[in-house]
Amino acid sequence: MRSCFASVPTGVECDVKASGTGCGAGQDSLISVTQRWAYLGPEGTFTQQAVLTLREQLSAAEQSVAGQRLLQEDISTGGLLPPTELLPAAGIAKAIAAVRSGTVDAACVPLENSVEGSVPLTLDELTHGDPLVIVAETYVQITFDLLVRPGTAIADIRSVGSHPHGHAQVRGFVTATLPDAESVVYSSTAAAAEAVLAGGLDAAAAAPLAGRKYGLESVATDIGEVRGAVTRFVLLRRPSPPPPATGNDRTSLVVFVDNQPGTLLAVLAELANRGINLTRLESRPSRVKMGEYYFLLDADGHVSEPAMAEAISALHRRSAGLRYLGSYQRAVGAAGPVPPYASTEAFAAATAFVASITAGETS
Ligand SMILES: O=C(O)C(=O)C[C@]1(C(=O)O)C=C[C@@H](O)C=C1
Repeated sequence: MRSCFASVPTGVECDVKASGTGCGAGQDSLISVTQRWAYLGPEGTFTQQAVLTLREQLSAAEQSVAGQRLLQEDISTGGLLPPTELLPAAGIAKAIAAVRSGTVDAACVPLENSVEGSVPLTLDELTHGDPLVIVAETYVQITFDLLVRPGTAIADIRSVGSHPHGHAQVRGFVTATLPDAESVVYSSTAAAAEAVLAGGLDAAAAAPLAGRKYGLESVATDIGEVRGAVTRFVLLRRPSPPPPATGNDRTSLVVFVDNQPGTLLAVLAELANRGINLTRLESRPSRVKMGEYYFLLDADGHVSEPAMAEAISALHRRSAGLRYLGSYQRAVGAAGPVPPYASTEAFAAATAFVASITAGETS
C-alpha cells in the first residue's frame, strides 16, 4: 500500500526573478522573516490579480494568528509583521518548482476555469513530484480585451496571442472577427501582451490590467464567449499543518485506484457514508499505463473534523495510493449542512459509546 505517490524529479528550471531578502525553506515564522510568493507572471496576469487578493486575505488572517502568538509569548515587534514579496515566474511549472526548492515560500497558480475546465499542468504538478499542499483559494472574474500597440487597427491584426485557456475563451470572437489571424500560444495572457509591446505579435487576448501595464490599447473589450467566467486559483506551500478549520472548508485529495470493478465506487462510498459532499472529481492519466487514472477530488470539510479524518484514513486503507492536498477555507459558496450522523458531536458520542462497551458498561 502506498501512502503517497513516488517522488519524481521535476526537472524544472527555477527562474523566479528574485529580489530583496530570501528566506529559503523557513515558512514557520510569522514574526521575523519576509515571505516570498511566486505567481504565474509576468505582471498583468489574472494570476497576479489572484495573488494580490490572497495576500490581502491571508495577511489579515496571519495578523490575527501572529497577534495571538505575540500576546502569548509577550514579544514586542512594534506591531510590524513581515511583508510578502510577490515574484512573477515564467510559467506554472517554474512557480511550483520555486516553492518545491525553497526559493520561495508559496506559489499561486490557476487550477480551473468555469468555461475551459481544469488547468492540466497544475493538476499534474500536484499529482507528481514532491508533495505540496493547498493553503488557500480565490476566484477571479475573467474579462478579456483585445490589446494592440497604440495606432494598430483591427484590420492590421495578423496574429493573436494568449494562454491556451485564453484562446479557448475568445475563440468565437477571433473566428468571427479575425478569421485569418494566426493564434499563438504563450505561457500566460500577460506574456502575450508583453510580446505585443516588444513587436513580435500583433494582438493579445488578455486582462485590461495587462493593457495598462504594457501601454497597449483595447481595440475590442469583453471579448470572452461567456460573461461571468471565473478562474479558481490556489496558493501552494510545502507540506505544513493546514490552516485552522473555519466551518466552511474544502479538502483536496488525489486517489489512485486499481483498475478493478467497484474500486472508484468504494472510494466515493467512504465519503458518502460519512455525509461528506464531493464538489469536484476528475481524472488524469497515470502516465504509466493506458487506461489507468489518478482521481483528483475536492470535498467539503477539514481534516481536523472527525468525518473527514476518518474518511481519509479509510481511503488510505482502500485505495492503491493517496495524496493529501490540503484543507483550506472555501472562497465561494457555503458547504451544505452536515447530516446529523456526520457531526463532530455524533462522532464524539459514538467514540464514547464504544469506550463504554469496551469498559464493560451497559449501553
Ligand atoms: O494567463 C493568465 O493571465 C493566467 O493567469 C492563466 C489563466 C489560466 O491558466 O487559465 C487564468 C485565467 C484565464 O482563464 C486565462 C489564463
